[in-house]
Amino acid sequence: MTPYLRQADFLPPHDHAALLDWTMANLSRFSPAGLAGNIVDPAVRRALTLRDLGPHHDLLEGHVRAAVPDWIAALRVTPFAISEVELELAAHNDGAHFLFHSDTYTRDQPARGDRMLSAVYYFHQEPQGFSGGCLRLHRIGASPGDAGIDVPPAQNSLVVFPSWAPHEVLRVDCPSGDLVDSRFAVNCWVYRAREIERSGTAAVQP
Ligand SMILES: O=C(O)CCC(=O)C(=O)O
Ligand SMILES: [Fe+2]
Repeated sequence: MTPYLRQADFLPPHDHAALLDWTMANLSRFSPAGLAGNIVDPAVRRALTLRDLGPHHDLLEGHVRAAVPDWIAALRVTPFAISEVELELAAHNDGAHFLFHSDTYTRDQPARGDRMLSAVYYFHQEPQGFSGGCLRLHRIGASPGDAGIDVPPAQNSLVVFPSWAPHEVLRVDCPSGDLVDSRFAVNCWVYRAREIERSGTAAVQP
């Protein structure tokens, strides 16, 4: 099975509450989530995203960077130097889902590096206005429809797994249809520089 980690109570209560408040105040800025190449296909991925976390960006990035060495050790991922951390805020409302996929780019896709670790931080309003929306993690080499491990999007929790592991977001039911009742998450992708960039840099060094 794919190795993964779960961390309960990831953010201190004050930071969790502040992120939730900021998200609620910025709901009108969310737009339909894209796939690679920014194609929007709700049959594959139905969610709203926002590529801005305001003052919470640096705080979350700091938490992630500090935790990466432990994650690498616990997940037995080949050690790498972080080149970048990419963050995205996502809201899954009624009927939202993300079909079977992995988060890595193929070698021929233009990318600023390779995604190595995917971490997803979950939060939502209380009382919880949605059900479903588990993250289903699959083993490497699995096919759509195979059994996996279902991780519930628990309040203030984080899940981490290697970015190449297949996974999906199971359908969310949100009877009110109100955006405030969504399943909220921050997607965090930890990058390492691409080999080609590293050797390119080496070549111009004396
Ligand atoms: O929200 C989740 O649990 C995972 C989202 C995801 O897989 C993605 O955005 O690539
Ligand atoms: Fe994903």
